[in-house]
Amino acid sequence: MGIIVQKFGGTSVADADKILAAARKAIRTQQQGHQVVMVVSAMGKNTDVLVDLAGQITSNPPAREMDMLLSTGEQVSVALMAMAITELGSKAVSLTGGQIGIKTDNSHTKARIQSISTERMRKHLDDGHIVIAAGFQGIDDDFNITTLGRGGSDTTAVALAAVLQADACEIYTDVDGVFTTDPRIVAEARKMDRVSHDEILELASMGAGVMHSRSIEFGKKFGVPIHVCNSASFSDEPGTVIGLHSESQDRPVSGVALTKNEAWISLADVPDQPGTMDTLFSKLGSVNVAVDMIVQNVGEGGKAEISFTVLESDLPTTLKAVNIVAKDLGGVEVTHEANVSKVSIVGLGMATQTGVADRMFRALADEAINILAITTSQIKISALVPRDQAMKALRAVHGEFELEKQPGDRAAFGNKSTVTLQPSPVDVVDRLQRMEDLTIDDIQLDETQGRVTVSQVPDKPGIAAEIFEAVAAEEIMVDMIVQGTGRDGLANVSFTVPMEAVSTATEIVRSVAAQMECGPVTSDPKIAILSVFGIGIRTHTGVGVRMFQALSRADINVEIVSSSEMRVNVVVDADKGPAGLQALQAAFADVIG
Ligand SMILES: Nc1ncnc2c1ncn2[C@@H]1O[C@H](COP(=O)(O)OP(=O)(O)O)[C@@H](O)[C@H]1O
Ligand SMILES: N[C@@H](CC(=O)OP(=O)(O)O)C(=O)O
Repeated sequence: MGIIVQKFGGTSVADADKILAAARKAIRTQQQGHQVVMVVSAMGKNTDVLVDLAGQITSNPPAREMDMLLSTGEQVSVALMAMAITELGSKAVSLTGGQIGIKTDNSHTKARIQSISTERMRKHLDDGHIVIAAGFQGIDDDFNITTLGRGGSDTTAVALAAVLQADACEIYTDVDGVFTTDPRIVAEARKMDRVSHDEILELASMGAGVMHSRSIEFGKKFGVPIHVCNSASFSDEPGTVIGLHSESQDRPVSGVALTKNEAWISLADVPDQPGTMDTLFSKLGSVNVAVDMIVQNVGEGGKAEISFTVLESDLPTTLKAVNIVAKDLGGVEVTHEANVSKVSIVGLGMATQTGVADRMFRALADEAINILAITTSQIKISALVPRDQAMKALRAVHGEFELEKQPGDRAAFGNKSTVTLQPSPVDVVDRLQRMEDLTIDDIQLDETQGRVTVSQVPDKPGIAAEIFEAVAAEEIMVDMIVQGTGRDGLANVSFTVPMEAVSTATEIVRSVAAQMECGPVTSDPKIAILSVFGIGIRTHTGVGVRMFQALSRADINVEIVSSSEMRVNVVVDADKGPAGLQALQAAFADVIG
């Protein structure tokens, strides 16, 4: 008999009627011949209410007590759900994270799962019970209650599905599935039939999105088939299947995401030498700040400019840490901008198609939206924009890629065998030992690219569009793009292209730069790109630090950096590539999967 895990989010258990409706769904699934594990979140906005209560007592609640408090929300829901199922005539048992044996580390409020025992759940399931698990919580080695971070019930659900080797993990929420963008913000957003793990990971970055990032990391690592569905719908059709494949092979862009509350920090006149990035990001890691877009551009006159974004709520802690580093380095000027948002386009298809970035930049330029920074990964392009223009930017980009329309080559729907990874049971048991540990899939050295940099780009809409339209017109494939705006309001835009295209790209861009009153265009006919990629790159904040540390110890200077959910790319001198690769392989030897 197969196991189905069904997760009901806060909005799907917000009142007694909804709890009863969820209970009926689980009973129906059981009656269809499955064993059912439900994972339930706190009712409605109860977790917010608890956070608010703590705030009325203290502005600095101890993290351990915060977990003790927040875990109560889920305890209410699981008990009520068990009562609902019993009332409807079936057998149910509710269990807290600790009772199940969800072991985590001791980092309160953002704990990571280390192991889950299945014994107790299996016994109850075999006795004919529906098991109702409290989402978002676990227990550390000293029996302290821990929580997994806001939105963490998705992670509980996918993790339980992984250890139980469930047939499916169904995520019931208040929308019909995963949409091309948040349907509450953009009315034209369209529900996707399927979406790949990598795409949704990029779409869900920094907490923006329908799923908790770490749940997708689990789904990918352990091959759990995930279906996102609407809890209010009576049909059994899965809303969106999250698996290996994208909805369409042809489309360059599958979805668009907005991270609304970001802040931008810029360090100017930073000594352009090995070790600087390491110092800065180690410091930020030590105060637990997750860094989002990192932009370091090629330095001039021995000085570089490093910029990055963090969630706005982390700005005070970040500035404090950055000012200490700036003082230690000497002569570094720190500026920041609080009211910014990040708009990202995501799609597996863009890795192999030219002319994607320029369409995004043109759509923004046509709405007179200024781009403050750009970073890219293989399947994502992010642009930082003023927050008051963020909604307009999101709609413009969604429209530009016609995401409201069904793709012509829509993939066959819901065929499970095409979405599951099917790892061997031995492999799963092996990997479950430390469930949420960082796994590096690979470290690569790309020696096929060269770099072009346009300096002193005026801070006004449309220039990035002009530059990349000109490059796309020659059908040159652009890989990394990095743009950051400095304290003088002028930006540097760097991008990489195949070596054989560097001179053509440089020439084209020189003429655009002259027309647009930019500064000099420089290029490097050969560079080395080092990439570390794998599962949990962003959520394990130490990856960047480890990388910068290893390169700095090998005396290798980092010229350009760009990072995403699954990858950190750095550009180094062409002749430093092999040494850099060796240094990184040694630094990550313990986590290469
Ligand atoms: N691309 C997207 N597709 C679907 N929903 C999205 C997307 N991006 C953001 N969302 C938002 O995610 C919400 C569901 O997540 P959440 O509020 O955490 O639900 P739950 O309480 O069920 O866990 C939706 O109501 C929607 O506004
Ligand atoms: N109740 C927790 C955990 C959770 O995942 O909730 P939801 O499934 O409603 O996003 C929170 O609000 O963060």
